[in-house]
Amino acid sequence: MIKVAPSILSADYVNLQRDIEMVDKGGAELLHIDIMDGAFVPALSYGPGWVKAIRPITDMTLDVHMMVESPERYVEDFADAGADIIGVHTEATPHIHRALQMIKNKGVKAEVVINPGTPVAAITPVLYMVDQVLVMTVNPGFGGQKFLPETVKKIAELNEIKKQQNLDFDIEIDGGVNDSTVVGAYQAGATVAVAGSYVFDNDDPVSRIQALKDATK
Ligand SMILES: O=C(CO)[C@H](O)[C@H](O)COP(=O)(O)O
Ligand SMILES: [Fe+2]
Repeated sequence: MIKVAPSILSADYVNLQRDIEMVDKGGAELLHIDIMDGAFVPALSYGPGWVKAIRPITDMTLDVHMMVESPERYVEDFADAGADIIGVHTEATPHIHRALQMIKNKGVKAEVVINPGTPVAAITPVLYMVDQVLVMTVNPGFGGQKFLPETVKKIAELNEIKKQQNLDFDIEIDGGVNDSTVVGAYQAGATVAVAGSYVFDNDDPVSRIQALKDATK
């Protein structure tokens, strides 16, 4: 059964605490927080202050996805704010190893992220040091996009490397995830599913969390 990480990008910001408590009680293991800098991706979202505000209201794992140029400028701020996992894109820095080291040095779980156009080979040198790999299943920047099926073979490739090298990391998918797209990704080795619009653009977000779990029993 896959672990579910609702993305607050699609939550109701005016009633954010209500939405967070609802998905927490509804069985989600992680809460996905998308940080967008207006440079690596066009949109702007929020910063460490949001993570700090959310930290006391939930015990869910706070899964921070940094869509930020040169993320090493800010990883310590997100760690101090209470993030449990910090994800950095390999496309966003020439210093991915340093950025991951900085996260680990703060005692936070480190995640490397790859865009749909980036091969798994680009991150094999750092796989030994990560707790989670995020395979983007859409191009980053917006919620509500369509799942790109060609990304599934990268999940399988990553899962093969994980087994062969006896590594221990979660494989997360993000973008266009619903109860049908999650199935192939789960069979290929994904262990964590981010879902924004599928969960929150619905009258009953809890039933959507359950549907992702039922689809991957
Ligand atoms: O990183 C992201 C977009 O870049 C997101 O996590 C986004 O919220 C996913 O949304 P959806 O489930 O609606 O596709
Ligand atoms: Fe995300």
